[in-house]
Amino acid sequence: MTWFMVAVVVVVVAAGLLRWRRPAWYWLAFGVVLATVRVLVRYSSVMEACGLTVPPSRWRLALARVANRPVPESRAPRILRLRPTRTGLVLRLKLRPGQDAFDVASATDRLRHSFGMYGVNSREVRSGVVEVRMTGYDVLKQVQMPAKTDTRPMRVPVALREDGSVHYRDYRAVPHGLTLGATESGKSVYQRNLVAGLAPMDVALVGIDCKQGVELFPLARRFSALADNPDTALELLEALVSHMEEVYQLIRAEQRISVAVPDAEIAADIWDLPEDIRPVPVVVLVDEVAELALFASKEEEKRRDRIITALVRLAQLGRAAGIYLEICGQRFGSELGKGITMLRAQLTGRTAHRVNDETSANMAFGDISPDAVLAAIQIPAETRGLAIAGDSTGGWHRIRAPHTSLRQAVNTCNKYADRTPDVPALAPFRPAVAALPSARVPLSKTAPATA
Ligand SMILES: Nc1ncnc2c1ncn2[C@@H]1O[C@H](COP(=O)(O)OP(=O)(O)OP(=O)(O)O)[C@@H](O)[C@H]1O
Repeated sequence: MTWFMVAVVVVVVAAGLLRWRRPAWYWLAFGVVLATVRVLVRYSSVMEACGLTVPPSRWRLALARVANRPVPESRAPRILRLRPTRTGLVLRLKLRPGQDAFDVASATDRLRHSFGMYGVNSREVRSGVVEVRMTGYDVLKQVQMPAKTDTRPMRVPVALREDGSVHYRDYRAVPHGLTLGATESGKSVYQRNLVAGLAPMDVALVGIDCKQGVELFPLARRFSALADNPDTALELLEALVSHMEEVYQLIRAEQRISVAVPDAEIAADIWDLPEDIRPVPVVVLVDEVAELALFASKEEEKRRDRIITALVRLAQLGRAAGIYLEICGQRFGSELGKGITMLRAQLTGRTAHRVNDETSANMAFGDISPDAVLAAIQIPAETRGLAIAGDSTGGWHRIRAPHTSLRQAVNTCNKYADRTPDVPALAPFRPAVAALPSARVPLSKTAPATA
């Protein structure tokens, strides 16, 4: 294997020497091959130096003694698979008896220095098998999403992780999400990527933008309902609750449970319903949620309580009815009043951009992972868009969404405007937009200024 790789390098170098002016992908491929060879050549010695070897077993020692051979060497984890990627390398290792995934995880920084890589991350694949991802450069400095991603219904490739893999927002696995971050930290760009990713899918988008609609209203053509103030937001949320109840009635009617129905055929959520009657899933995007929870008078307090109650009901019961919440804000804690922590507990997918204090980071990760809190505080102010994404299992990743301008997101929404479904319950909130010009809108800055 090693000699084959050396031969490949020799051929690549020779080709490079004959003609230095090569496209960028050539030098990228060259770097990856070089890194692969470096890792393979140094593998055993680095693993030993990093304390990732185990001494020879008793029977190997006995065998060597009987055969009068030298004492066998300590053994490193066996390489099951080596896969060069666009950003570096992925190794799959079979651990030796006595080793565990934590041994590898705690040695990642030593491995990074020893192999001369930019970053090394590890994760357990299954019992006894660990995947080690190595990146040759800072992939989050200038985010470039791979051309091919594993897109499935309700699963959006929204950002890149620091280990070079794609970060997906999978609504069916993690129905509701909370995105926090200080001002100018990159929340809107992240949300724009989500909308652009959802636009080509069969999904109804509902937006509540309390920044007077500046973020979501330009994307109106792909939205089935929009609200730009707390009063409309309340009506819209209550309409969504009624829609949810109707969907539950539909699921109930379709269950038709009798003793003869096998378990698998009993519908428990919209995805179990036949496609022809399945209601369209709804993603509700709320920008600057604190605006919905603040009040200055008795009247506003009543409105606030009704809004939070509707949000809590949607978060508790929405998943089976195909209603998913995506809540965005600068802070989201108990200081916003009653019901907020109850709502937060239902928002499993957590993403924190740069925050200014530990309390804000705690609002995202305090109840999930203390390490993630620390990582969120350490995000540098100059790297906008960098975020920590965690889930309820305690796992977290450093991610960054590609920089999508509002113009690009508007063009994507206009392109898929015909996919905007009509949800009867939300019809009164459908934004009124002028008809799209028949000519195709070019994906460039020269597109007309009207969204
Ligand atoms: N992923 C990214 N890559 C590069 N630049 C980014 C990224 N995300 C955000 N930025 C830059 O940071 C600036 C602020 O981003 P954004 O408007 O998303 O912040 P925000 O958190 O929504 O701020 P506010 O709460 O004040 O609206 C943007 O103008 C953009 O240039």
